[in-house]
Amino acid sequence: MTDGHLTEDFIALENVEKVFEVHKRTGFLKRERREVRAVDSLSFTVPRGEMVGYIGPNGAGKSTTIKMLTGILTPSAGRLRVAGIDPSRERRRLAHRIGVVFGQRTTLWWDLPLIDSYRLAHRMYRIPDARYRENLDRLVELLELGTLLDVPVRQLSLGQRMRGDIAAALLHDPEVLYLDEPTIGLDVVSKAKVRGFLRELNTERSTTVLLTTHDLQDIEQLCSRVMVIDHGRLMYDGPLTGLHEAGESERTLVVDLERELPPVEAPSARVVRVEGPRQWLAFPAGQSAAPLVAYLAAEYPLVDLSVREPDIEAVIAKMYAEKAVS
Ligand SMILES: Nc1ncnc2c1ncn2[C@@H]1O[C@H](COP(=O)(O)OP(=O)(O)OP(=O)(O)O)[C@@H](O)[C@H]1O
Repeated sequence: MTDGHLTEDFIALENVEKVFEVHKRTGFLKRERREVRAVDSLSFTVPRGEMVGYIGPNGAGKSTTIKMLTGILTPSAGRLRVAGIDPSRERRRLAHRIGVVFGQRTTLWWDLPLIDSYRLAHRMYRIPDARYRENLDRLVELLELGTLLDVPVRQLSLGQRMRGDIAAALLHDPEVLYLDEPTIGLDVVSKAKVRGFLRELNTERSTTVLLTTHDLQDIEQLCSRVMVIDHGRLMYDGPLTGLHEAGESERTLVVDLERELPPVEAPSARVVRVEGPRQWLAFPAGQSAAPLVAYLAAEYPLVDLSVREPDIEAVIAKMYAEKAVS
């Protein structure tokens, strides 16, 4: 059975909608029925092997999309295919080809040693023994899990648990991985480990990755393409640089000076806040911080500095403001 052009791409959505019916109490015995359109005429395709960022403000419809892609939810309208499969009709068949990681929830068995969750996955997915051992060895090495396998999951740090969850999602060699906030709450070192691993997974095994995150650096470091969804609709689909341009987003350079000074002056940056010897300078997100840092270091008594990325909400808010003006 073919689905025309829908089978050409690994993930394909065509005018997908999801409407939830919610009941609100409006009086003692009165309830009002209301419809929430969580996903609205959503169409996009993702070719095999691409790593795509899927971002949007809270309540935009990201989780609903992922739930439809895994078959947990059935679309109210439209057509949706993953690897040529209709997820809600053939959820179990699809489960063998996809992996899912939810940053805020674990699929691991809380009270059992980490390895026990992997043994369960081995049986659940009916992974052939040799392949299971090979994949386990590789994932344990790449995700540095060797010393953690016998530790009960509840004793793992957040970063360790996340690496454990990612390994669990990949033991059966899925062709596509859905990641929902995989770096949330992680420290800088753990974030770097997770990102490094994902990059490798995508380049070496051509795993297709759909990444939901509030951390723009996840996108910047991993995805060549980003899709922005809001109110269930696709607002932007393209490279991250284009998103910055569309929203004219800015990064912030925080500088600590030796002493209190009037607002510093630097090309293509403006001071947006001063607090004692600390000053905040906004500069275009698409521009490298290096020349600005070099200029300030030459002209001012610098003690310390750091760069802050714009958050996704701010970028999207600016994008709307631009659209409203144009
Ligand atoms: N089971 C449900 N019943 C009713 N409404 C729902 C249900 N699931 C989601 N919604 C609503 O659908 C909309 C989209 O929710 P969704 O969880 O997909 O957003 P999200 O982009 O994942 O948000 P977040 O970043 O906060 O996780 C929201 O208005 C939400 O309240």
